[in-house]
Amino acid sequence: VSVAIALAFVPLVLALALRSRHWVVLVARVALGWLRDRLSSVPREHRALQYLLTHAVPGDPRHVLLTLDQWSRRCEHLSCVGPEKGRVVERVLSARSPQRVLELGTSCGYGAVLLARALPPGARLLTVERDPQRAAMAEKVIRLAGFDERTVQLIVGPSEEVIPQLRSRHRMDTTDFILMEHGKSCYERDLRLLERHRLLAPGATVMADHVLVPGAPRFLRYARGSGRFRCRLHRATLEYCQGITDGIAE
Ligand SMILES: C[S@@+](CC[C@H](N)C(=O)[O-])C[C@H]1O[C@@H](n2cnc3c(N)ncnc32)[C@H](O)[C@@H]1O
Repeated sequence: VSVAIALAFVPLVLALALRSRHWVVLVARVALGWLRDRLSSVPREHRALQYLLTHAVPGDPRHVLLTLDQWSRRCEHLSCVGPEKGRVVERVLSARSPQRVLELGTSCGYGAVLLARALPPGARLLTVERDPQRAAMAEKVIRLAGFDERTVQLIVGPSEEVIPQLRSRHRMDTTDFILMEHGKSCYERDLRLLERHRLLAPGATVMADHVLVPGAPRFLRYARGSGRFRCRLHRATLEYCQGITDGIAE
């Protein structure tokens, strides 16, 4: 009788495994990257950079992004805006044509290159990363893609310290386009901080990635409930993971 009961569960277990296979693959890829970080003396960002230096065409931002996509699909998972959500960001940014753009969370520089590529002439991007090792890699990626300091400036420090200094230390009086891609728990705090310091230009666009996976419910509640923002959620595949739907908020 117990064998019969156990066998009755087999289809259920198989169905569950099949349904969650994309998650299993994602968790395995992230765990593998984490393990490599622990076992190797070369951090993940540098492994990605080495791949870029041997495969990407310098001065060609499109090719730099394609090479990072390739590295992430073939080698290790990269948490970034990625190609599908990236197209949404590019579309919104091109429609707004902003002059002062802010990115929170640079990591390896994927988002910075993507934003810089879509900037109108004369526009400036400030990108903020708190981890000095990642920032050093991102700096190389951004310069490899062909953007100089006047177009893309990287600031090393936590967003909660950098935001209050944007006006006085970084010559950014207000910003018209923000991409949030740092700690999901920081989104709401940093949006409030930008408002408190009057750094949002009238009609500014704020985009926040990963609002569904891993999710930023407090941020969404605040943005939707404050009455000061018009909110839209763009659903798109999580970077490099067919079968998992994420969202980017506008
Ligand atoms: C998902 S990654 C960003 C991906 C990046 N935008 C891209 O497209 O390649 C998140 C990054 O945010 C950084 N970060 C997290 N909290 C931060 C904070 N409070 N201030 C600045 N950077 C932060 C992390 O160190 C990490 O590198």
